[in-house]
This record gives sequence, C-alpha cells and structure tokens, in this order.
Amino acid sequence: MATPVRMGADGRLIVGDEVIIPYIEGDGTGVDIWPAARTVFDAALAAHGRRVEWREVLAGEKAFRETGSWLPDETLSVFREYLVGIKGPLTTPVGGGIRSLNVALRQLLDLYVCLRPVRWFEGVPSPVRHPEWVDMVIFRENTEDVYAGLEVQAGSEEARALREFLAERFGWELGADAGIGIKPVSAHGSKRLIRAAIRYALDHHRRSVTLVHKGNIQKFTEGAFRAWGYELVREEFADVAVGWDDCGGDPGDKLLVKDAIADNAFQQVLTRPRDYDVIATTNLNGDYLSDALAAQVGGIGIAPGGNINYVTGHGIFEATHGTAPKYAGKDMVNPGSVILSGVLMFEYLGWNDVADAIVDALERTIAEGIVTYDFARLRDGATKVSTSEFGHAVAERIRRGDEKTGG
Ligand SMILES: NC(=O)C1=CN([C@@H]2O[C@H](COP(=O)(O)OP(=O)(O)OC[C@H]3O[C@@H](n4cnc5c(N)ncnc54)[C@H](OP(=O)(O)O)[C@@H]3O)[C@@H](O)[C@H]2O)C=CC1
Ligand SMILES: O=C(O)CCC(=O)C(=O)O
Ligand SMILES: [Mg+2]
Repeated sequence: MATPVRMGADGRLIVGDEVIIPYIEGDGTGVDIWPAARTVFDAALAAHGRRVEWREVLAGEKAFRETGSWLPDETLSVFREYLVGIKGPLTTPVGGGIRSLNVALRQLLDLYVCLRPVRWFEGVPSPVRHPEWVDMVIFRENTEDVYAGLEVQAGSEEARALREFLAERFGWELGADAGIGIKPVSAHGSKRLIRAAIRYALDHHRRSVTLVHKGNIQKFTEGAFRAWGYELVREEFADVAVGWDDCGGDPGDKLLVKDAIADNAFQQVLTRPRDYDVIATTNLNGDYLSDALAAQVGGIGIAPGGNINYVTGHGIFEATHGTAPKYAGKDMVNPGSVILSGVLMFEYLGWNDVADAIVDALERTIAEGIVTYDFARLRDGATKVSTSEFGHAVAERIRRGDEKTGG
C-alpha cells in the first residue's frame, strides 16, 4: 500500500517502496510537459520495482477555474502532509494581479533552498565552446529578498505613508511617483541557505562554494549575506572548510568558501566556468543566474530545480522555466526540465536507481539526436519530435535499459 513520505526523528526521510506524491500539473505548457514527464517516471519506477501513487492537487488557472481559488487550502495541506511533491510552472501576471503562487508555496512551506544544478548533456547544442566545463549547483535563498514581494504601488496611500515615515525617521526623500520595495535579508535565512550549500559540497566532494552577492552596493543585505557566510564557516565548519580570507586562497584539504560580486560572477561563469562549483546566493541573484547558466548548457528546456526545507523534509520539485504561454497546448516544448526535476526528487527520496535510469535514458535519447524544437533549431541533423514523442522515446530507452548493460 502506498504511504506518505515522513520525516524520521533522526532527520532522515522515511520512504516506503510505494509512496504517495502530490503533483500540480501547471499552467501554460504544464499540460504538455507533465504527461510526458509522468510517462518517463512511470517507466523508470516500473523498471525498478517502485510505485508512486500520483495525487493531483490544484493551483493556478486550473484551480481558479474549478474552485474559485488560485491556491486552495487543500493543496497546501496535502503538500504539508505528504512532504514531497512536484509541480509544473504557474503563471504570474506582470505589474499587477495576483502575486506569484510559486513564491507563495515556497514561503508558506518555508522551502528555504532553491536547488538548481546545471550541467551539460552530450549532444545538447550550446552557445559556449566548452559547455562540458559547466557543472555548477546553485543554492538560491528562496524566502527573502525583494522576491518576497514586500512592495507598495506608486501613488497609493501605502506608498505615501511609507514615504512620510522614511522622510521623518531617516531623512530619505523619495519621489511621490515612486513605488517602493523592501529587501529583507536575515542572518537566519542566509546562514541556513549557506549551511545547506556547504553540507551539499562536502557530501558530494565538490571543490568550492562561492557566495555570490552585490555587497559592495547593498551593504547591509547582500554584503551581510557574504559576512554571515564566512562567519558560518568559522562557527560550524572550521574543521572541514575554510574561507578565502582565512587561508589566502589555499584551503589545503578543506573545502574552499570564497565569494564574488554578482556582476563579475555573471561574466566569470561564462569565461571561467571551472572556477565555479557550488554557488550560494540571494534570491533575485539566484533567479537570474539560474536562467543564464541554463542557457550555457543548451537552454531553459533542460534546467531542473527543487525547493527544499532540509529540516522539515518538505520539498517541491519544479522546472527552472515558466509557463511559456505561446507554446501552451502545442505538444512542442522540451519536457526535460520537469523530467530532471523528477530525477532530483527521486534522488531526494533516496531512489537513486530510478533517478539514474532516467538520466541514462535521457542522455541516450539526446545523444541519438532525438530532441524537441529548442535543441533541433540549434543542431544540424537532429530528429525533431514533439513533447509527448520525446517522453515516449525516453521511456522506451528506460524499458530497453537492460539491453544496453547486457542484463
Ligand atoms: N516556477 C515557475 O512556475 C515559473 C513561472 N514563471 C512564469 O511563467 C510565465 C512566462 O514567463 P517567461 O518569462 O516568458 O519565461 P518562460 O520560462 O515561461 O519562457 C521563456 C522562454 O524560454 C523558453 N522555454 C520555456 N520553457 C521551455 C521548455 N519547456 N522547452 C523549451 N524552451 C522553453 C522559450 O524560449 P523560445 O521562445 O526561445 O523558444 C520561452 O519563450 C510568467 O508568468 C512567469 O511569471 C517563470 C519562471 C518560473
Ligand atoms: O513565480 C514566478 O512566476 C517566477 C518564478 C521564477 O522565475 C523562478 O523562481 O525562477
Ligand atoms: Mg526564474
């Protein structure tokens, strides 16, 4: 019988062989990529004697159509109860309307890490000469920063009241036509994110953690993020890690924790990708950096992610990209990001056999030149397939996996 994933007293997930996983299909291209990804997941689960009972929960446009609520309470309580889930992208209108449901889920479940690994797959077209040098893992803070959406609209009563307070208390004179946003970055939020990045780097034998920040300009938010990072290394990891300033750049056999100002980091990930390994950064930097790095390894169609709270165990896995509305329902876009987000989820559950089978089959499919429009337009001689055909091609290779190993 399928059971919920649970958090054990020892801080490890308790995962049966049959689990219940809630999912959100997603807006826009969610209708295309989710079924294709599920075809792949089910093939890999069956090949390894595991079973998932997929339980749909509603959010976004489908939820609003069916329940009148964009994010029904039921959805939150199911994610709370079942701990680990997966979602398609959800639309956020620009400049007004509802606030991001994606951000709301991260905040309400306190999913403080946005984990976004970026690596290249053989055969994927790339705009850089050495995409194989890109092997980075972004840890993006997921609950704070300007991304928290604490802002007031220009011309509103709230903006007037805030401007008056800022003028009176701080002497800051802001234009009457200014919208105002608040950027909270806390020691607690920064340290728990950087702690997760350092632990990941140690567990996965990575070379370094780079703190990416704009601390020269935003001293008490981004600059504090950097300072708290180095403080954490001294307080909690002195036996296994060392900050750049404390070792002059020579960490010996310890993990090196260094930092880079964000604008410089954006150019160096292009020009010197091998200098970057695990990256820990604030929310908005991490948002920009994850799409930019995805482009280096062939685009956003293959960039996975997970939103995780390592203390409670809650995790919702999702693609880095959005709803790509112009392609919605056309059975055209690349389901690779959701498929690889599922891989992250299965690894998180400890089902590495399932995860490895998917990666192996995905690699073989792409290497054989079977790709969706996004890769086909950049690669001569490729066979362009639809979203669903790509899903079936990967699933087919999973089923044939034993032929490859001779098993
Ligand atoms: N976590 C989430 O749910 C996220 C939601 N969003 C939301 O999505 C909506 C649209 O955002 P937008 O800025 O246009 O960004 P999108 O990521 O949705 O799309 C931007 C471009 O990326 C490419 N792309 C996206 N998905 C795929 C895919 N599966 N396969 C291949 N290429 C893909 C397409 O490029 P091309 O045109 O070159 O083919 C597309 O035009 C917004 O409402 C935004 O708020 C955005 C990001 C994350
Ligand atoms: O919530 C959204 O609509 C955008 C989120 C986003 O771009 C991201 O988390 O990478
Ligand atoms: Mg983004």
